[in-house]
Amino acid sequence: MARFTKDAWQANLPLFETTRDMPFNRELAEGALPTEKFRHYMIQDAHYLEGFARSLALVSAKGWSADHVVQFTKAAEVAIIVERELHADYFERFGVSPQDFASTELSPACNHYVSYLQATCAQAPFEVGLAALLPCFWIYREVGRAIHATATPDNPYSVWIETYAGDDFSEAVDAVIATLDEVAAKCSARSIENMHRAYRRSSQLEWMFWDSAYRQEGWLV
Ligand SMILES: Cc1ncc(C[n+]2csc(CCO)c2C)c(N)n1
Repeated sequence: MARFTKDAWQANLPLFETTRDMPFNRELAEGALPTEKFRHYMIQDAHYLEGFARSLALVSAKGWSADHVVQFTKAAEVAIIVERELHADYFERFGVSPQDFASTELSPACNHYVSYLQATCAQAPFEVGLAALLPCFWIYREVGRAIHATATPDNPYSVWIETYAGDDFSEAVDAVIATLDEVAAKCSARSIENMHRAYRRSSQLEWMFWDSAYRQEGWLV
């Protein structure tokens, strides 16, 4: 039954491994990531989470059942709650003022990712929107677990690391995987192809998001 997600994971395994082993994630685990890179990442992630929540809300309205509507409206709410916690706790800890956040625009990679998710969730069928959203959950959990397994004990980013290796997040990831497989079992071959394309694109954008933070990317012009 779990065909779609298994196939998608296998097809994108080398990309996942490359993402897991990026300097940003390695240095985060070692506690050696420069603070400015983490600040860049956090600000962009706060922007990202709002766009991600909007994408979940768009997908929820397309749900095939009332359970789907509940699952994705709740996930949208959780993404906003996480975004607010990020502001309250981590922004203070790492010296990001409300003005810093308000005056920092979305980076090219963040803008691309959020625009891609929102456009796909608004315009494509339910199953393709879901496939675009899955890497945000799944890759994050697996990268989080890998970082958690290798993290140094007195790591300055430990609270952050705990969130993504935590059980609550993992349950949400499993629930999205289960829904996607339930839906995929009823999809046409053409839809499955579009779902794979969406899953791949979001996986590439996950890589780009971390790469962008590591380079502290801004707009060239
Ligand atoms: C670029 C980027 N990709 C994925 C996530 C993972 N994620 C998305 S929403 C959420 C909170 C629970 O819904 C989490 C952990 C992220 N934070 N940033």
